[in-house]
Amino acid sequence: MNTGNQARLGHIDFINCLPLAHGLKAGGFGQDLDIVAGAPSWLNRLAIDGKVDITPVSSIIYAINKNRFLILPDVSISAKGILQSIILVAKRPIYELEGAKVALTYKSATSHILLKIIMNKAYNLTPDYFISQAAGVDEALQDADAALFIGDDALYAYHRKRRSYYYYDLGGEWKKLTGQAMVYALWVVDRRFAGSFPELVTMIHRRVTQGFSYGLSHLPEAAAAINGKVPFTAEQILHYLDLLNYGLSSEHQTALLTYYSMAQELGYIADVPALRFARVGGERE
Ligand SMILES: C=C(O[C@@H]1C=C(C(=O)O)C=C[C@H]1O)C(=O)O
Repeated sequence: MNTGNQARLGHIDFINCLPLAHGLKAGGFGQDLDIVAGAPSWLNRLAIDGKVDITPVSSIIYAINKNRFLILPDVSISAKGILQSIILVAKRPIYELEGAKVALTYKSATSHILLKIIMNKAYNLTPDYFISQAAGVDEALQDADAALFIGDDALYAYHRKRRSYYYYDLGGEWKKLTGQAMVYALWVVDRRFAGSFPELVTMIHRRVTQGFSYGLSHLPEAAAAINGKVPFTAEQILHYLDLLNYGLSSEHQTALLTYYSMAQELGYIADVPALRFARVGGERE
C-alpha cells in the first residue's frame, strides 16, 4: 500500500474517459496527481496488486474483491442501451453460435461476463470462450467464429462494419434482456488506503467528479484535442459520448445489482456484494 501522501490514480485511456481526461488536463483537475493510464484489464491488475490507490476498474472486479475495495460515490462508466463500444462481431448470426469459438478481448473483464450472461439467458447458448490478444476484427476472427471487443477497438469495428459479419451491441442486448442500464466500470479505492488517508480520498473524488463535469461541459474542445490522434471524426466521438453516462444513481446501482445477480446465478461470482461506498467529504457533508 501507498504510504506517501500522494495518491496514485488510475485512468482508462479509452475515448469513453475523454471527458475526464480533458478535465484532468485542460481543466487542471489532474494537477500534481500521480496518474497511471491504461486499459481496464491492466488497471484491474494494478488495483488487485495494490499498485494504484484509486482507479476505475471493471465493475465485476468489485464483486470479486468486495472485501478489498470501497466504491467512490457518484461516478461510473455506464450506458442505458446501445453504446457502440461493447461489440460482438460474428461470422454467423448469434443464434447459430452454439459451441462456436468466441474470442474475448484481454482488455475487458465486465463484458466477458456480460456476453456470457446474454448468450446464456437471451439465446440459450454455451459457446467455447477464450481470451484473445487480437485488437482487430480480421486478426481475431482468424481463429474464432466471433469476437468481443470493448472501448476504442470496438468503436473502430463499429464504424468499419463489413457486410459479411454480424454485429451485436451488448448494451442494446442487455437492455432488451433486463430493460436496464449497464454499469461497466466503477472507481474503487483500496480499503486500507481509505482508512489511512481519508482526506486524499475526498480530494481525489472531487478531482474526478469535477474533472468529469469540466470535460462534459467542454465536449467539442475535448474532441478537438484528440483530432488526428484517433481514427474517428469529432462528430463520431460526440455522438458516442452522448450514449454514455458517468453517474452512479440509485437506478445505476439497481442495474449493477441485476448484473451481479445474474453473474452469481450463472456461477461467475460467489455472491452478490453489498455496494459499500468510501466516505467523501466536501459537498456531501
Ligand atoms: C463502455 C466501456 O466500458 C468499459 C468496459 C470494461 C470491461 O468490459 O471490463 C471496463 C471499463 C470500461 O472501459 C468500454 O470500454 O467501451
